[in-house]
Amino acid sequence: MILDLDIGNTLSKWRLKDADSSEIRSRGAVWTREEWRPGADIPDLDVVEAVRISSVARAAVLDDTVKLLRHRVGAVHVARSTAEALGVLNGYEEPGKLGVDRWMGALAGYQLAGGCCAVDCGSAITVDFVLPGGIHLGGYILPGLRLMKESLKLGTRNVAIDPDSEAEELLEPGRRTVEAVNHGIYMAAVSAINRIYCEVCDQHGVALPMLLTGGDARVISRGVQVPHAVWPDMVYGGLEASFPLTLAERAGKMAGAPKVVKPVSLEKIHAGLAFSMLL
Ligand SMILES: Nc1ncnc2c1ncn2[C@@H]1O[C@H](COP(=O)(O)OP(=O)(O)O)[C@@H](O)[C@H]1O
Ligand SMILES: CC(C)(COP(=O)(O)O)[C@@H](O)C(=O)NCCC(=O)O
Ligand SMILES: [K+]
Repeated sequence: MILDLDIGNTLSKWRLKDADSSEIRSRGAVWTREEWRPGADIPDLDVVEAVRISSVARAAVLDDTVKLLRHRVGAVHVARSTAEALGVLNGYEEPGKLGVDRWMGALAGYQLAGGCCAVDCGSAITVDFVLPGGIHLGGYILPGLRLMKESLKLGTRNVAIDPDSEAEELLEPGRRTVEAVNHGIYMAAVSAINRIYCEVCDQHGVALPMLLTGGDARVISRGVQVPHAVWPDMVYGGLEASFPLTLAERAGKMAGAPKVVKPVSLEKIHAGLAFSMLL
């Protein structure tokens, strides 16, 4: 079995993949914390022959995780953001500073779709662009839905905001605080994604396919007008592409990859932007 780990700021996701059949056998998530508890947090390591890790948690969390795993598992592969990989040129001035989950998403997106816009809706929402030639332009980072909600709660005295109530695609003005907040942050997230996509595609003269991942991908997907596909396993896809272990992976296959959605025409993107500027 292969154990894939995607350690984010909020949740540490794991999945077990059969090295022979390439099937996903089980998956789970635990709150990201200081250390893993084998048994409770992660599956039985006796069946694991290799681990692949993408982590944006504090360095100490990764170090401890790797230490624990190296005792028990033969091969431990830790992903890093590099200046170049799999035909993609990292756009950051300091390539190592790009969040490795973003780098994994960019690599997976490029392998699947060629040039792409990769959106990761987790603790933060990140929007990254890779041009068809493999040039990663860099991206945008904004607070995720939960973070936006929680920051408002801190700043609003005596107002109960439920950070867990689900944002929906309800765009009318809220008539209760919770509703106004939920609709406000939802609008902030989806309009930023739509606008960023249109601006960058227009600027670079290319309509790119969009891919969405992360814990809030499904809810945000409902409000994103740009044609896109949801790919919950996009970060894992980057791990598969970076450290191919199975036959299917060596052939370039990534588990759970969606059908790439054809982008709208550049003319439409341009017209939409021109219209919004007129208002
Ligand atoms: N069952 C859940 N538990 C926690 N967060 C969830 C859950 N379902 C959706 N979410 C949302 O997903 C976000 C975490 O998504 P994820 O992509 O795992 O983030 P990260 O990679 O930053 O840890 C949370 O901020 C929350 O808004
Ligand atoms: C931007 C992020 C916090 C997103 O993390 P996530 O929401 O997936 O937990 C992470 O990719 C990160 O720590 N990046 C380093 C800074 C950067 O990418 O510029
Ligand atoms: K994210």
